Amino acid sequence: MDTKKLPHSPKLKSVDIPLEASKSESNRALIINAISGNRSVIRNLSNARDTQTMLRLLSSEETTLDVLDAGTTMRFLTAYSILGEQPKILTGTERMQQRPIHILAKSLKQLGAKIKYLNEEGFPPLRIKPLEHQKTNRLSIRGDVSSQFISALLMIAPALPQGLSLELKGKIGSRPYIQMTLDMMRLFGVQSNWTNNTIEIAPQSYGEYPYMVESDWSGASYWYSFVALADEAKIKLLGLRQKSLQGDIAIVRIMNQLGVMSTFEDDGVVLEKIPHQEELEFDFSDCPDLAQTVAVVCGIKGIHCRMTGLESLRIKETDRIKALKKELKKFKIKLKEVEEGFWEVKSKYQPSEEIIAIETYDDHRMAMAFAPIMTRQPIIIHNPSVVNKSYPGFWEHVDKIRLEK
Ligand SMILES: O=C(O)C1=C[C@@H](OP(=O)(O)O)[C@@H](O)[C@H](O)C1
Ligand SMILES: C=C(OP(=O)(O)O)C(=O)O
Repeated sequence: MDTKKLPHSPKLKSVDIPLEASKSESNRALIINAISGNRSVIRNLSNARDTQTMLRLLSSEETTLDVLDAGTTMRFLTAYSILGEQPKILTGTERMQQRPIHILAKSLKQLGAKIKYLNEEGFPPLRIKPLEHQKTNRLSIRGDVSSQFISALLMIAPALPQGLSLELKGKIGSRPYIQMTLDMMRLFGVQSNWTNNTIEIAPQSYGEYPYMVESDWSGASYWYSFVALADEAKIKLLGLRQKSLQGDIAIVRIMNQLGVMSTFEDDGVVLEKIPHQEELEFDFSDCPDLAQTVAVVCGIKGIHCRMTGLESLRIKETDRIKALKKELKKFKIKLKEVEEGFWEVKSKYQPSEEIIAIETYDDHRMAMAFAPIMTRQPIIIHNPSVVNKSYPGFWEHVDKIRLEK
């Protein structure tokens, strides 16, 4: 089996990390640009497999498009396909075929699109026919399953003959990703109005604007973990800005409590060690992709951690709650639901020289969230190439900071 051995490395080299660009920004920029007829130049596009897949499929003449395991690519292309001229079949990995799409497909059908499930009702693969006649411009959609459904509808809205008025019902998860969508639409010349629970977008055109993708704050979070857990570390992350469109910039605030200070400079942010707090309570509804990073750091440092807003973790690349529980247990760390929706990380972790092997469950974030434990003891990561989904250069960067004991 393919594995990555990470020897115990308590002290890290002081280096600059040229982070990967954000796949969330990249995939939005690609869809928006495709709708505009590719008029804009997008700089610093991500090398993430999810983005490279989006790029390839947007210019594909094939009927069947395989998104592999990319959630945004699946959801954004599903909505985009109703604007096309040819019917498309969208499919993906076995796991993608278990990730829901019903709420988005139902909304597109209400608009007048013809969509057929080819396998299981509510899940990919699906066949989508171009929209012939828009039946309504008022939709109401649940906000608690995936914000990607909402972002997908918003990005196609200005190209719909009657525009769109989208009411968000109930709790809204991953809200900053919806805001990122609207902010990027504005940067490409499209106006929207979000009042209370309704987002209104009139028919209009995306213009020609240059766009520079920022480095990925979700990918940055693993370097915060390295600094939080190492005995000695000072790392500079390149290409991050203090004013970001990405909600995962929340890692700055979280890690300030877990022992990492951030100093912003013109070309990035410098991470340095500071004392940490003994407890953390955090709601991950706005930034679900940071949950694994934080659970591992708290467990290894013995910080008592109370987590909420983890509901969406079960329908991501894997059931992340189940995967976290299993792998944390190997380090004598417990992740437990103490009341409905309230999770606690409790730890009896003691560093040792025992080599522990970590399963990654086809989830890039399992590999990257657990890698920083190498600062406390030797570990082995199974299927390390899983990181290619969002951060293909991750292991090269890990090798760059490693200083043998
Ligand atoms: O819109 C996006 O770019 C994303 C939204 C989030 O998904 P959900 O809205 O499904 O929580 C996040 O977990 C994912 O990594 C990227
Ligand atoms: C959940 C993620 O991605 P997606 O939903 O786009 O597959 C992720 O990158 O953590």
